[in-house]
Amino acid sequence: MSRERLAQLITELAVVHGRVTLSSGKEADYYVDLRRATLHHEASRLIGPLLRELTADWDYDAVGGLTLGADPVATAIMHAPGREIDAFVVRKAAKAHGMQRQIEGPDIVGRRVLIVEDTTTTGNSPLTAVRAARDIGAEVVGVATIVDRATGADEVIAAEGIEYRSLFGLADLGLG
Ligand SMILES: O=P(O)(O)OC[C@H]1O[C@H](OP(=O)(O)OP(=O)(O)O)[C@H](O)[C@@H]1O
Ligand SMILES: O=C(O)c1cc(=O)[nH]c(=O)[nH]1
Repeated sequence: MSRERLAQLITELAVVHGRVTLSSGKEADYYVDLRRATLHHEASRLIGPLLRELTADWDYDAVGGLTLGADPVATAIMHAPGREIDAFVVRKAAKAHGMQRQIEGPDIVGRRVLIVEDTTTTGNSPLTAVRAARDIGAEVVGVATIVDRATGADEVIAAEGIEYRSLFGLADLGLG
């Protein structure tokens, strides 16, 4: 039931029809503006438990991804009922001052982590986060996204030797 409700909320709040330019520079006929759902009071409360359920057989104790899309997804998982899970944020580039970190939050060195995303198209954003996490010595157990656009992210992530799961495909949102 909550999965159906989240699909309904995403369809109503976040699916935008019309010509758009994607992060990759390619053009598309629709955009899934997931921030309109991940920052929505009811949708956020569904996202955390559903992503915990989707990844229940993966052993991790920290979750994060490339800012900005991944941030509310990671905190939704952190705050959902269940075991203790920390969140972290992967900056697009390391900060030039202060601690000069690219990954913010509790230290993930030597820990098993889950990389998340809101929408996945090419898979470049989660891969950037995977590489940053590995570079500082975290073990990435998998990548999970809310909406997969069915444009090859699964293969790109598999080529990196990482498992990839999504909560929804295009058909779930009336886009297939
Ligand atoms: O699978 P990909 O081809 O990487 O595309 C999807 C990415 O595009 C969006 O972020 P965007 O790049 O617009 O940046 P933002 O998170 O800073 O808004 C979205 O949140 C994903 O991160
Ligand atoms: O590829 C993207 O940039 C992209 C597609 C989409 O549907 N939603 C989004 O936030 N980004």
